[in-house]
Amino acid sequence: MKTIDELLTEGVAGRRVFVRADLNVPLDGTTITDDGRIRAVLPTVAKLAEAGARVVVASHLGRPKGAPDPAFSLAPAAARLGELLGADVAFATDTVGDSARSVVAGLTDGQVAVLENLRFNAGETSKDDAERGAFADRLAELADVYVGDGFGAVHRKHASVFDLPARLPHYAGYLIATEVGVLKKLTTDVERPYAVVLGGAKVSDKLGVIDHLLERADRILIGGGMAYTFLKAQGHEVGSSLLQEDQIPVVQEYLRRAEEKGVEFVLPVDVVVAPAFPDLKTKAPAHPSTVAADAIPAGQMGLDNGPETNKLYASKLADAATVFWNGPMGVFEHPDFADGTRAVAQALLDSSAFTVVGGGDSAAAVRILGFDENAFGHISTGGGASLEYLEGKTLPGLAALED
Ligand SMILES: Nc1ncnc2c1ncn2[C@@H]1O[C@H](COP(=O)(O)OP(=O)(O)O)[C@@H](O)[C@H]1O
Ligand SMILES: O=C(OP(=O)(O)O)[C@H](O)COP(=O)(O)O
Repeated sequence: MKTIDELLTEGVAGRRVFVRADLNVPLDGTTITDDGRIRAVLPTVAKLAEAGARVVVASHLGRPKGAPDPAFSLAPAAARLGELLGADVAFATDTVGDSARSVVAGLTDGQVAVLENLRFNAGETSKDDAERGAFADRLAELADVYVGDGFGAVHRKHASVFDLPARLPHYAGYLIATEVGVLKKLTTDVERPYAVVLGGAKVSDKLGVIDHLLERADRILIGGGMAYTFLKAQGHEVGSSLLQEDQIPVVQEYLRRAEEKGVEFVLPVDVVVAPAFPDLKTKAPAHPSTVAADAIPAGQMGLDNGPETNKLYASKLADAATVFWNGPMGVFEHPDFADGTRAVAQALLDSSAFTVVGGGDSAAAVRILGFDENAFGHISTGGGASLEYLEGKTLPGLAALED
């Protein structure tokens, strides 16, 4: 894999450099609630700009449906990038249309532009190679060189991640190099006990990693939206909690194999429930109550780990030597459901383990809840990406950067 340093040695002055970043930041309306992913790509963007490149930054944000949707505009991220760089950043109101072409054509050496959300175009995420390729062809017209630095999206076989680098000379940015460097350590000699904490909401995306973890980890702690499919698999009712019904047999098989292999599965013993998903905008009181994990009433939704679970998880992390954590333990964005996530973060800080926290929301949660990000071993910008890396899968966005 060629790195950005090689590109800088070759010289970038006057060249249009496409930087595929992951600027998928959490938003409250148009306010960015955590800018970690923007700060993470700054070294790459700043270095290219300093060297006189015409930098074209592109990213997805959220999961719009292949058409423009103002709720998912990258305009706030572009503005924040400008503030952090201390420079004017141009913004194209489309991705490959008239605005993008004229903004890129108007760039001077050392200037930075951000394109509108890549996922406003159906070609970006299409499963059809030709449709993705056609979109990549249009992106390729905007640049001379490609730098991959959107680590959080390297597990996606998307046009800007996988097809575009095949069309341009391609290099890995600083963020990807750092992320891969740290995660590689977890795939070789991990210090034991090795505990993995899994939560969050992208349950179907992330369950598969357990198959691999059963061969690697000593303890697997399950929380957040992931816990309810496990509780249901054990025969408990979960009310209206997040549930991946079709995965129940798979989860039952995981639990069986864990027992056979002596891998400890730790599930919530109590959970915080409420009648409905909370309003994250108004943060209005959500009427939470704590119930035993095997007695979730009908019509109630599990939204956080309970206090007994928090104590149990802290005890299971206290003597770990290595911990990987992906996925918040609850809907931490609402104060009624943040304690489980806070408790796991605190437990990691209290242990002497080497700790890796991965995922857009997990990393944001740690910072939003007031923890010092530098106190953790590594905060990865990618949740799904880091899990798939740990699984040993070929990640399309890394494979595409190979020579
Ligand atoms: N019990 C739950 N029910 C629904 N959503 C949950 C639950 N617990 C956590 N979440 C949500 O999970 C989201 C993060 O999930 P995910 O995207 O998988 O994590 P990451 O971005 O760290 O990889 C958060 O927005 C949080 O509100
Ligand atoms: O937020 C992301 O992943 P993560 O939640 O697994 O950290 C990435 O930006 C990828 O987004 P996607 O899962 O919509 O492809």
